[in-house]
Amino acid sequence: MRERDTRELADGMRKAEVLTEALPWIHQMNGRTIVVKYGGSAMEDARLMRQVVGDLELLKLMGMRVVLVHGGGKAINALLARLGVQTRFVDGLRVTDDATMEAVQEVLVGKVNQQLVWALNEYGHNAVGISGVDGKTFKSEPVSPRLGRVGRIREVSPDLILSILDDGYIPVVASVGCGADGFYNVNADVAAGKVAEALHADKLVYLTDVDGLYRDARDASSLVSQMTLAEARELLSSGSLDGGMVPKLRSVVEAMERGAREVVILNGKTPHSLLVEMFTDAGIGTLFTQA
Ligand SMILES: Nc1ncnc2c1ncn2[C@@H]1O[C@H](COP(=O)(O)OP(=O)(O)O)[C@@H](O)[C@H]1O
Ligand SMILES: CC(=O)N[C@@H](CCC(=O)OP(=O)(O)O)C(=O)O
Repeated sequence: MRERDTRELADGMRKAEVLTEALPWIHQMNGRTIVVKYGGSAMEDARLMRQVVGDLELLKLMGMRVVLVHGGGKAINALLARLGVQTRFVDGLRVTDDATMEAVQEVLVGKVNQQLVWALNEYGHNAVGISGVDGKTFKSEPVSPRLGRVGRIREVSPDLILSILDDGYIPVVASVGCGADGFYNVNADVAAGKVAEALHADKLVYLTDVDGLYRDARDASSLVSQMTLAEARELLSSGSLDGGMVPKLRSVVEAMERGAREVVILNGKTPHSLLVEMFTDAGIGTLFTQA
């Protein structure tokens, strides 16, 4: 016997309304490719991480081809501190000697990647974890001798990611690359931009721990809701940015220069920011546009 009560019925009606309202957006999403870069800064809280993963799962179930590229800078810092290894950054990039490279691999490939895959699988969807080493996805080379094993991606081979997508899985990609002489530490923002370019993604989203790009990093009221490529270039060359926003904005600019249509920086700590971005015209965070 199916027991009915008015509260449950009202709840059902509300869900039906929400789903019906979302229909136009769901239509647009079907078959589109979204690359989401999930930064270590927004991954600290396990409950929030599950929410982000749940949002990705929903987008997937709505027909999107979802690719997750992740960082884990904070977790790398924590391991290096435990090991007593000093670490320093130049323009937001971690100077990487051999010992640091080992720690980067241990954290990104061995830990964070598997945590994300596990969390996605808990939601019922099958995710496949890879790094840029698998299938030679990120063919890399050194950025500069003074940065050690920091790599730039010479070429993305998208075949492995594409075949994972075609098989109905969510690829979860750790930002480690490989070259003729071994492994490279690739900044995850840079990796996400390159993956989006190689896949001709419809949308590239950076989930971080701030609401978007601030004109003044110390002033939360200076959040920029929309910025053109020309303005982003100008801000980048002004030298007024610091920390992790430098590689982030640099990869936004590069992705836009190579034809990316929609690039957004969102707060991964704001509950369901990804869904709010996808299901509203005004969006949330900072949207970068060609003009
Ligand atoms: N103009 C700016 N707007 C927003 N964030 C900025 C800006 N300049 C520097 N930042 C810093 O960039 C950080 C985000 O980059 P990062 O720590 O590398 O995050 P993620 O792990 O998500 O890549 C913010 O927490 C903030 O401290
Ligand atoms: C070269 C370089 O800086 N690599 C990064 C890779 C991880 C990363 O990018 O993590 P987030 O996205 O959390 O910052 C690092 O070593 O921290």
